[in-house]
Amino acid sequence: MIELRGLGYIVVESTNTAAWRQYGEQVLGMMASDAPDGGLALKMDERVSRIHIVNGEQDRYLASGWELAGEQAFQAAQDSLRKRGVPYQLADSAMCALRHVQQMLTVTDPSGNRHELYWGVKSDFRRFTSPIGVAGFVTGELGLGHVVLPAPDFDATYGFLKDVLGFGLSDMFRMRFTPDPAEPEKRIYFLHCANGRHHSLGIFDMPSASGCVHAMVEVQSMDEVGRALDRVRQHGVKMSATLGRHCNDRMTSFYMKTPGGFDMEYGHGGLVVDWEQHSVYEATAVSLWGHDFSIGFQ
Ligand SMILES: Cc1ccc(O)c(O)c1CC[C@@H]1C(=O)CC[C@]2(C)C(=O)CC[C@@H]12
Ligand SMILES: [Fe+2]
Repeated sequence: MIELRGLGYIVVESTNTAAWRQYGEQVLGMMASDAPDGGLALKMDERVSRIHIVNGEQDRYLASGWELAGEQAFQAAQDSLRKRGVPYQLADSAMCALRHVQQMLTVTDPSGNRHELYWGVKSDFRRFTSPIGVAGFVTGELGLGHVVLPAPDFDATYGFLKDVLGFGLSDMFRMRFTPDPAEPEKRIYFLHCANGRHHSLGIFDMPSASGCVHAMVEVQSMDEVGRALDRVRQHGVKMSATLGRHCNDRMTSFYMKTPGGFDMEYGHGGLVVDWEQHSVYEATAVSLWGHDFSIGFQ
């Protein structure tokens, strides 16, 4: 059995790291620094990098980095994958150095999303000092936030994430994009790791050219969300949804475009769930208020 502790990092491929540096610092409020491979590190907390930007031919999401407790858990994860006949690739020391971890392995889910499992992250414990004065992000044992990934092969992907990687189902959502009852419903399942964040991963049964629907980061106050909205306007960043509050994780957030071709959700006030007390439910609404996604199509 695999127990993932949380979303430790994400990896993004970029044709233009300068655009990511500008966006990361001036819009997100993170600390940017050069990575040894010529890429870019975006720092959100005491760790060296939570968002690894690597140089490449495309602008897209590359991988999600899932944290394991330690070396034993990493060994157990390998045993579990081997027993189930799930192919995985052990990262070499150069790759581990780039990810700032002791050991890492890669698996691909049935929809083609790449997941990296690792242990022993390196941290410089350098204080987070945002270049534009963002007080801080909510990370720690809750992980860096969440990602929603495309899962056109939905059932097989959910099965893989639940049975092989050990994610737990938090809740479910189904939607139609048009009022036409003949249109098949689209599902989003929200999945959690062994931490209190309501979801570290969501899967949406649609393909996505960028490899990711959105990533979410959480700031420590509502004013920081408001200030981010000010910066979005100031820098002319395109928004994908207005400010709103989600029913399921109670996050107050907005959505905007990134240079990676996927969206970023920027929020505050997410629930911390006690999974012993939680019962899975199906939500029939996205938000308590706000979150008008139609602005993303205008
Ligand atoms: C429904 C929901 C709950 C909690 C979240 O953190 C969250 O991101 C969502 C919305 C997910 C979803 C999306 O990301 C892509 C655009 C979607 C499909 C919509 O058009 C409505 C719900 C949106
Ligand atoms: Fe989200």
